Amino acid sequence: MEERTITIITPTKYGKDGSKSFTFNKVFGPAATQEEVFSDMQPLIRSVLDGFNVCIFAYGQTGSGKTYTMSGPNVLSEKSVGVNYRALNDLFNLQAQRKGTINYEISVQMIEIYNEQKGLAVPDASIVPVTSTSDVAELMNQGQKNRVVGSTAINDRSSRSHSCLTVHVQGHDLTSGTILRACMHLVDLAGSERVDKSEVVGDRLKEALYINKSLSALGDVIASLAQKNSHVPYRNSKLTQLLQDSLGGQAKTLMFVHISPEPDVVNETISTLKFAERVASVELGAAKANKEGGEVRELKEQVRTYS
Ligand SMILES: Nc1ncnc2c1ncn2[C@@H]1O[C@H](COP(=O)(O)OP(=O)(O)OP(=O)(O)O)[C@@H](O)[C@H]1O
Repeated sequence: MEERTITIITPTKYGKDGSKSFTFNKVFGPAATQEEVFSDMQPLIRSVLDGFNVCIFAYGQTGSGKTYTMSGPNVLSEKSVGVNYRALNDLFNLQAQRKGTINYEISVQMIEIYNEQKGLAVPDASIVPVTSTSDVAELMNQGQKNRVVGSTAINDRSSRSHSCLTVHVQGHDLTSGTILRACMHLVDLAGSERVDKSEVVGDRLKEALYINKSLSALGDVIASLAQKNSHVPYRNSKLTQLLQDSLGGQAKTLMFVHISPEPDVVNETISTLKFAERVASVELGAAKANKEGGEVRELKEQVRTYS
């Protein structure tokens, strides 16, 4: 049977027997391999090529394994590479398989949000066309190096910023003339730990406030989608603005929630799982593919020409 429940044993107040259980779509143990984690989400990745917008997050406190899951500890080791690399590899394989029927163009963009400022992790190249995993590895390395440069100036910056790899796909169906466009955001969020404001000052406090603000904004967007509100507050943070097209009724969303086994951080772990439970309860409605038939496209082009 698939593991879907995780139980946290606490010495104090949560539940009568000092334990609290949370249920999700799937729970991975410490021994889960990168391959197992990826194979579970593979269908979601593939649906990008069918025109669905997709958003994948890694959420959790600093040091809980977000970067390990998304990028992997070593992009040069095939066994240990993370979701980002595997996802693109999969897209390239499908692109090759469908070559005779659909012509796909794939490009990527790396964005970092630090203190509510959005920057391009790869300078001078907002959206870069890619045709192979080695192109992607090179870009990721470049992006990673730029983040490291930042971390010498501001200690431990990587865990204080949201890092987003966006994959843009455009497909041209050679038989029907249909064009589809979709994007996938792969997001390594900033550490979610609540920082006690009395303990930090200066840059650290500023960072903590910005992170709290953007993660609460993310929670608020998800809550208002869940309540099917007519107004969804996407504009309350750079993060939700960036992800707007992939968070909502027409997109597919998956969140990885990372927790640490350390007893010292059990309160943080429970708050992480509570956030995750709130997110998991959201029914975002049926996703819709972004396809345009040849006729509609021609009409739109005419409108564009005349306007
Ligand atoms: N599943 C795992 N197997 C082996 N090592 C792991 C695993 N997950 C994380 N680690 C190791 O634990 C350490 C912290 O992980 P990682 O850097 O991914 O955390 P993080 O949540 O991204 O932290 P931050 O928010 O500070 O960036 C790293 O040394 C990483 O290699």
